[in-house]
Amino acid sequence: MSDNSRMGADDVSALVHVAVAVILGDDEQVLLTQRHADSHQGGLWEFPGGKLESGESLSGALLRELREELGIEVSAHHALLRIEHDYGDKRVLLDVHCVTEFEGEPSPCEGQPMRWVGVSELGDYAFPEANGAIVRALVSGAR
Ligand SMILES: Nc1nc2c([nH]c(=O)n2[C@H]2C[C@H](O)[C@@H](COP(=O)(O)OP(=O)(O)OP(=O)(O)O)O2)c(=O)[nH]1
Ligand SMILES: [Mg+2]
Repeated sequence: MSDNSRMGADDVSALVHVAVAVILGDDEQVLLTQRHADSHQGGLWEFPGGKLESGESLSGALLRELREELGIEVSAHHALLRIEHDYGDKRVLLDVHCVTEFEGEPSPCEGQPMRWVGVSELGDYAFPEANGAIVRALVSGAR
């Protein structure tokens, strides 16, 4: 019993490293997907991506997550920004990269709602709190 509560405390303090992709499309559009209702920050819109697996590089995780979630093969990406955020129940480190080249047509492989959205329309979408910095960077022209 006490072991379980200790494990719980450790989980809260661990920093979860996440590869996040701003996929740049035509006409200043970026690709958004909606988080599953039952997940952490459920129902909110996000940039595709996910947690690094043990021993995996950031780039490895980025390519794997976009292959799994969208069925695309990323061939060029670069760092945009890095955000550390504490949600209270979870601390995350978002390593945000812009994806500039990929093969294939993105499709929602996990049944998640997906849409291309103009950078100037990002304000119309509800994102997890940590994403505020990403949206501000994009709106101010960072790519
Ligand atoms: N992918 C993504 N995650 C985000 C964004 N903003 C944000 O706070 N997060 C947080 C939510 C989650 O706590 C964490 C991502 O974890 P996740 O559980 O969705 O990762 P995953 O895709 O590997 O999912 P799973 O296989 O474990 O189901 O990062 C974002 O824009 N994109
Ligand atoms: Mg994910």
